[in-house]
Amino acid sequence: MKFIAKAGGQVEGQVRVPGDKSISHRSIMLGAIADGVTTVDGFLEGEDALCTLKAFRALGVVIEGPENGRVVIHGVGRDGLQAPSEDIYVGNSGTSMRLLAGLLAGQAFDVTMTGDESLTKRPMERVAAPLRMMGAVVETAEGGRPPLTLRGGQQLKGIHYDLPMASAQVKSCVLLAGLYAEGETSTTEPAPTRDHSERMLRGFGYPVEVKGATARLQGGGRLQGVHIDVPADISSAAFFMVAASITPGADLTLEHVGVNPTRTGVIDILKAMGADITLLNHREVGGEPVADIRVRHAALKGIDIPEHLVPLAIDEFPVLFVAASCASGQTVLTGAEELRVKESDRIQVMAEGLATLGIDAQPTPDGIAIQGGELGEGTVYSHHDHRIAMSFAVASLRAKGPIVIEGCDNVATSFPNFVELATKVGMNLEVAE
Ligand SMILES: O=C(O)C1=C[C@@H](OP(=O)(O)O)[C@@H](O)[C@H](O)C1
Ligand SMILES: C=C(OP(=O)(O)O)C(=O)O
Repeated sequence: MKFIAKAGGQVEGQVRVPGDKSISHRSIMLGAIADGVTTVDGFLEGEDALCTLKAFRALGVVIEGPENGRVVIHGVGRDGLQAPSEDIYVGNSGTSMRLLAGLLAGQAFDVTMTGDESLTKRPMERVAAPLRMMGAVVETAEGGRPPLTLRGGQQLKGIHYDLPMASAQVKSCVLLAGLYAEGETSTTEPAPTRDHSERMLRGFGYPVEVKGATARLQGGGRLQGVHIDVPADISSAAFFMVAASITPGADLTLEHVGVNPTRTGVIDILKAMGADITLLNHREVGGEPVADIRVRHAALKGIDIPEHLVPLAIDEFPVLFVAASCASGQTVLTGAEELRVKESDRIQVMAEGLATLGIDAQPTPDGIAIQGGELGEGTVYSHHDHRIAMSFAVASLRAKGPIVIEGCDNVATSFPNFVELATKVGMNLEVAE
């Protein structure tokens, strides 16, 4: 599937983007192993979160929905998961494979997880290593890649794990394994990463102590089913924040967006570039802060992105590179080598696409230097990475001519109604085979 994005367009009105992907995954995982029923509203009906949902059905959990964002999970309790009858396929979703690895490492049965072509190239040793330290038996394919097999019947032991990289997936994997381990499990992260697992565990009545960079829990406890309201995903909202920032005359409000401080790096970076962003109606919904975000066009300037913001905006860099292309002067990103192991190598793929459009974008091992300029026209390839596809669609707002974006099928993994909402606010997007 490709997008044909015509040059120009408007960005105005009020929209609510779909539910947060990270929170949607976790709501299914914790709801499944809780006692009693968990109801979820605002669930992301995107392919990644649906892979997690299907995985738990395969593990014997009765899950109703999703229907208009509502999911009802009939929790089976901490020891109620059953052996799946076949391998569990988690598609394009790194979060599913890495968090499930933790949750399944201490079960009584064997399980193998597989993924699509992109996921099969991504590193899994980062979760296999700490799980083995806990006593799990984990097998991966050559180079620590998927498929990933967990051998059941191991008694896990709690560990302390110093994360070698700032990764919420690795942190969450270890903590979820810790639920099934003897004694205490703790993680220390080199920089703050999203803390949805810690917050949601507490929401399910499971004590998690967080002191500075260290999160700690005791194994053997139980979770109690709850109601979860999933806010709109700031990572999806980010496409529209950049769209409004770079489009003359734009004035857009994004409703009910999750603004957990471990996710708002994109707002800080855009504001440092001169963006006009206002957070309105701050409130707390189910243990997560939420706000409406109003964005108006502003002249952006290039900046050196502070490294401490990198994990707090990790999924937003492709579209931030588009903002940098429309800014005056140079934007430099460093400390972001993790971008090379996402659904695509997001540094290389964005650098190539921006170069096709006439932008001076120089990749470095851990980042990129982008000189603001005039976006031209052309055909770019998203490498089947949802965030790359949507980023180039946003770039068309300031391009001289049409941008054809190839390989857009995976947009539905995180943002199934992107084209519909983009069209609603005034962008000119067509879908073609
Ligand atoms: O924990 C999560 O839900 C996620 C963590 C991040 O991955 P890393 O932990 O690999 O940085 C992020 O890129 C991903 O989209 C979702
Ligand atoms: C990196 C991402 O997701 P995952 O790791 O779950 O595939 C993403 O959505 O940008």
